[in-house]
Amino acid sequence: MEVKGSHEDKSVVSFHSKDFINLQCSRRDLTAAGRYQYFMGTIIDAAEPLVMVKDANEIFSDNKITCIFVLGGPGSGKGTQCEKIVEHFGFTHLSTGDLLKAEMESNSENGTTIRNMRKEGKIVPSEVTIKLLQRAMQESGNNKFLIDGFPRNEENRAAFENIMNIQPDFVFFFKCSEEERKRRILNRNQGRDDDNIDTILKRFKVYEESTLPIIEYYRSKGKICEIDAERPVEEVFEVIYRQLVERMREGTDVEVCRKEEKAV
Ligand SMILES: Nc1ncnc2c1ncn2[C@@H]1O[C@H](COP(=O)(O)OP(=O)(O)O)[C@@H](O)[C@H]1O
Ligand SMILES: Nc1ccn([C@@H]2O[C@H](COP(=O)(O)OP(=O)(O)O)[C@@H](O)[C@H]2O)c(=O)n1
Repeated sequence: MEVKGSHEDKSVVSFHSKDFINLQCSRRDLTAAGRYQYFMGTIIDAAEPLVMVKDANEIFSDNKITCIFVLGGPGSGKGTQCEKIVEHFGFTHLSTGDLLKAEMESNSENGTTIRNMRKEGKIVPSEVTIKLLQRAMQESGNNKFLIDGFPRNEENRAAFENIMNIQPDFVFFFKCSEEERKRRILNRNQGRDDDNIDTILKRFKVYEESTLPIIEYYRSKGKICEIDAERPVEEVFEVIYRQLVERMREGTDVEVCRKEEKAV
């Protein structure tokens, strides 16, 4: 299938399906028709099912570190969506909560500090968290990172920027009501030591007092990509997917494959 419009603002996309489809079109002409959407810096047929990128290298530059922070209240679905992003884009997902938990369980010298902080829902000092992040980033051999649950306060943010000298490309902010988040955490059933009502309420308070200002900081820098995380998992992911590809790739060729072929 080939669609052609005027060559103003031309984009090309190849769909990796049974047969390849090339679209060469004008963004204005096609989106005006209502059926087409601007997607991945290209025009796509909105009637087509959501397509999936095979590998992050097809979209994200290989030459620099790509760093996306994923923020949102406890229970907003950060871990759930990060897993899906990894599955489709090949990022390395680093959950700072998980890294700290593993460090606590390894009986390292910081174990007791982490255990006490987690119990109170408090934020572990940056030097501990950043060391874990640094190690995990080096060991990954990747240069595309989704950093989940970090930075959680001003100290985290400033320390990361100073020590790592990396700025996030942008920040996903998962917006979700406290009521829904509480319901999700109480149903999470992962045997987490901090998913009890006392600690949950403490975490919510720390989130409001310490993490929301960081979100506002990134908003003032134009780096926030706000996601309605109240919706069902697949709907949230669809929005994230579109945001990711749109933000990171503008007007270049991309090879993508259909969702159903991803399972092959
Ligand atoms: N969009 C959603 N709708 C309903 N439940 C969700 C949604 N996203 C995640 N969950 C569930 O809510 C719980 C918390 O999600 P999780 O990804 O662990 O959140 P976070 O990492 O932000 O604390 C998990 O049990 C997960 O399966
Ligand atoms: N950057 C971080 C992330 C987590 N943590 C600690 O780890 C706990 C669990 O964090 P998490 O990200 O796994 O879970 P949620 O609170 O997002 O559900 C937090 O309550 C903090 O005590 C931290 O101190 N610093």
